[in-house]
Amino acid sequence: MIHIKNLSKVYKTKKGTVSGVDNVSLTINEGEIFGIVGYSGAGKSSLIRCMNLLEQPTSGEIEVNGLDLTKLSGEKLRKARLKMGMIFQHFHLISQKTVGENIAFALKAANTPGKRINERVEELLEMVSLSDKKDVFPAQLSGGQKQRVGIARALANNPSVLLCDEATSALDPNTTLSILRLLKKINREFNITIVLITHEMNVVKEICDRMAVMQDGKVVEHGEVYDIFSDPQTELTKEFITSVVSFDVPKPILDACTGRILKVLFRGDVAGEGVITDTVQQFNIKGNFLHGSIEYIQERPLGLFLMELKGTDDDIYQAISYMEKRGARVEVIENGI
Ligand SMILES: Nc1ncnc2c1ncn2[C@@H]1O[C@H](COP(=O)(O)OP(=O)(O)OP(=O)(O)O)[C@@H](O)[C@H]1O
Repeated sequence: MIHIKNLSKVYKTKKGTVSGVDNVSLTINEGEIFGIVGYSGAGKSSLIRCMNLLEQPTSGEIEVNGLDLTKLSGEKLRKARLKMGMIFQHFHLISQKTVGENIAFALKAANTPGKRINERVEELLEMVSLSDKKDVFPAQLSGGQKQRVGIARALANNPSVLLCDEATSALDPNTTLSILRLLKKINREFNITIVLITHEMNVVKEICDRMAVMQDGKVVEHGEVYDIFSDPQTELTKEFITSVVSFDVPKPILDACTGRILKVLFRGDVAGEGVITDTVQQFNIKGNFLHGSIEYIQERPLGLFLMELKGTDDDIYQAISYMEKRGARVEVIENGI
């Protein structure tokens, strides 16, 4: 469990002070995958780097497994940090060392007995499916393979927390997916809490249980990923979601619609299309599907439809009420009533 309480990070620069993190309080539960999203400059890196004291917070507390890291120093802080692995966008591997030596480096830093080091390196390489790459140098690896080495190194000392700083941002979509699947497997198999920062909502949708959205150093929204996708509260979050779940209907088609255009959203197991068909049958209206998709977020379906309804204001109002009673969330996005 990670408790962040009133955390702030202010940078001092020649031109004055810059706020990186502004009074953030968050709880990250044990064993969950927690995503932090935000645009460039929102404060994501500052926050994640404060979590293991790579950056010294200006004020506030970071409690990890019951210990306030900001109050630790010396050997106690070093030990606590060994229990927090970290991976980076640009991998940060030592280019003059082989893959095996890169991983062994982390084990030596934790005073692992020499005999155990070899054994553990083999175990870790197997875990990340790189057993055949032990003796090659990082330059001979693809980006995805380098990140796998980064993950093996971060897990070397059995951390309880893995911090991921834009871990997939330098990778292509397929490699990103394979790294995300590996992270999820590690999370589920070893119950390691994962905190990841990203500017890609797809990453969050793929593996996170809960998430926070940051802007100007502050957390503007946080909660279950499914809830945030199905009912975003801030304009910024809506913007992020649009990058993953969007109604891409060409404008000329929308312009040609003469009826009301509705955005209809179904959460969970509600069979959206069935409800819409029933509605069209029961009320004196005509319905025309413009777009429809079912997104799976944390294996739960989220049905999204864009449709045109034609009929009298009263009939359309009644149809909307009926759909809402059947569990839909309806928004009239043009010609609103
Ligand atoms: N070492 C530093 N010195 C001065 N200002 C900094 C430093 N690091 C970050 N900042 C400032 O803090 C704010 C938050 O930056 P941060 O890198 O944490 O954001 P971010 O969301 O991670 O962005 P990005 O995705 O571009 O890395 C920005 O205004 C940035 O300029």
